[in-house]
Amino acid sequence: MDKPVLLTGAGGRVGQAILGHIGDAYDWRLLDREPLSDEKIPDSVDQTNVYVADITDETAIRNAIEGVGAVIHLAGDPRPEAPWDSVLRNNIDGTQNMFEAAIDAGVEKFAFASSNHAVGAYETDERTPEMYRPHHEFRLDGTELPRPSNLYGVSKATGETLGRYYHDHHDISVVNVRIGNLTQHHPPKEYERGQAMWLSYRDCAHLFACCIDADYDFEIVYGISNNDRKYYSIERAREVLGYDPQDNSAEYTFEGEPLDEA
Ligand SMILES: NC(=O)C1=CN([C@@H]2O[C@H](COP(=O)(O)OP(=O)(O)OC[C@H]3O[C@@H](n4cnc5c(N)ncnc54)[C@H](O)[C@@H]3O)[C@@H](O)[C@H]2O)C=CC1
Ligand SMILES: O=C1O[C@H](COP(=O)(O)O)[C@@H](O)[C@H](O)[C@H]1O
Repeated sequence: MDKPVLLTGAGGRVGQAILGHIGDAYDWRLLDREPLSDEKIPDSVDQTNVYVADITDETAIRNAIEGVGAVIHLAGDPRPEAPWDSVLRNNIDGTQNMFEAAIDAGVEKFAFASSNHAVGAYETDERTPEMYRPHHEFRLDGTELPRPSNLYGVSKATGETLGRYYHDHHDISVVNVRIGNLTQHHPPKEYERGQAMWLSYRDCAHLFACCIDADYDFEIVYGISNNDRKYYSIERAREVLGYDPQDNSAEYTFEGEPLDEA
């Protein structure tokens, strides 16, 4: 990508995982509604490329997105228990605003931070907890319809559908990354579901780099590490994006200790 890349929600967990690993690899513009402290900004990014703005503020977004080639859109309310008024504003209105601005600015690629909670209701009482365990065959692969866990999941499924609409009508490349459970240093502790959908920081950064560099039309992929326990397929991310994850929650104890040190 020879144009700048706009990262919304840059100060959050996913944004910092990305910048911590590939902060020097792209010409970033960083946007967050909270000011970013110096340690959250890579040395290669100067203050003129840091925007304190709300994604529902059309004017502010248009300034930030001018001349950008790709958007990684993370900003939003990440809480599974978030109330409707918050997900409606931050996740749905905010995402629609980002797409409109992206189309007007001629952005080529748009990566949207979707969630496991867009499909959480596939985890039925009949399937759980067995589906979280190694060797269990059940897989979601991105071709299934959304089955949200909660209103937050509804907002993520809606963001994916906005991407479908803007791709079909405006020809922007869109990839929806259904992120699992991002944690730093080790998988979620004593949490089978979380270990099955673990996404390490370095795999997260690599996956979003693939979203910037690969060629695609409209995609839905799962964002997890190469876990032995898994019920999300990462084959589509491998095939279309060239995703090659390095981490695996099976290399840690259930309590989160690395096996080679346990
Ligand atoms: N952390 C995880 O494991 C997962 C995260 N995701 C998604 O990834 C995205 C990022 O999540 P996290 O980094 O964990 O959340 P976070 O809360 O750590 O970061 C979100 C960032 O977005 C900013 N933000 C929120 N609303 C905004 C608005 N209206 N305008 C501008 N900035 C705004 C916040 O200030 C914050 O810095 C979210 O969309 C979340 O739904 C999806 C699945 C799993
Ligand atoms: O979408 C998200 O999912 C992860 C995992 O969900 P959980 O219900 O197993 O905790 C969550 O940690 C994250 O905050 C959320 O944005």
